[in-house]
Amino acid sequence: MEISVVSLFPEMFAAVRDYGVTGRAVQNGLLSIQCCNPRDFTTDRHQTVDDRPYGGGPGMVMKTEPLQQAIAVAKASVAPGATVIYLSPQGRQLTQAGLAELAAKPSLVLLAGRYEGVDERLIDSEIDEEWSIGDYVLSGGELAAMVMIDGLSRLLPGVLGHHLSAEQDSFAEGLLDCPHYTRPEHFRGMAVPGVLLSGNHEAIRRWRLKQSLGRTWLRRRDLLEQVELSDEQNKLLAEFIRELDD
Ligand SMILES: NC[C@H]1CCC[C@@H](CNc2ccc(C(N)=O)cn2)C1
Repeated sequence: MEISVVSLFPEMFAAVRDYGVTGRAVQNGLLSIQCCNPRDFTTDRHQTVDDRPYGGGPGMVMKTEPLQQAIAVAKASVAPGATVIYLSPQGRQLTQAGLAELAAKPSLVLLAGRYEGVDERLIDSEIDEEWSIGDYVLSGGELAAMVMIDGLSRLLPGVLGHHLSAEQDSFAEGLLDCPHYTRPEHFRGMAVPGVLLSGNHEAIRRWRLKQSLGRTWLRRRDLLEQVELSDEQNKLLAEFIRELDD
């Protein structure tokens, strides 16, 4: 997947380009992240990247000329037909399903806004999709863009080894993740659930699924209402709920 980001702070993207799962995806050529800085397209001595809002009021708006040139270069630096995305609280709420849609695209241009935002006419003429990572306002779109990059990278073929995909499975099934344990076997007076030491992989699979179902039922009933449960899942959830009263 090719991603080109338009941002006034391109150095921030080292956080996804140079570390962890996403950093390895870049090294393995499964993901490319390029940055385009509107400041590089200014022509005045002060390299002005913001401009005053028509209608007055507090704050500034991103200056249109440098921004539109940066978007043009960003589009030209990835495979043609890139989807141009703007991150803002006004966008479509990002979910795991939304990430799956985005991961299927050949290339993306992500516009990370600053100040009070971008001229609406630039949004109307350049932006294909507006996305939000949640109902809150950040100082810029960069962190939202990195959340999107991280989440969709995990869905690219070859990025996650089999050992990490387990977590993927639970949320991909619309459930919360099960509890995890590692050494020592006894920690602060608490033991590891016996089934996990049994070596019985089928019993372990069922226990983990039961825990995911139970947790989702307890903490995110709204998610559970969106999931079509199998007979096995319904049985395990009923068992979990019965055992709550024990
Ligand atoms: N009107 C404020 C707005 C103007 C345009 C630039 C954004 C940058 N900040 C963001 C971006 C995205 C999100 C999110 N939830 O995805 C939150 N915050 C702020």
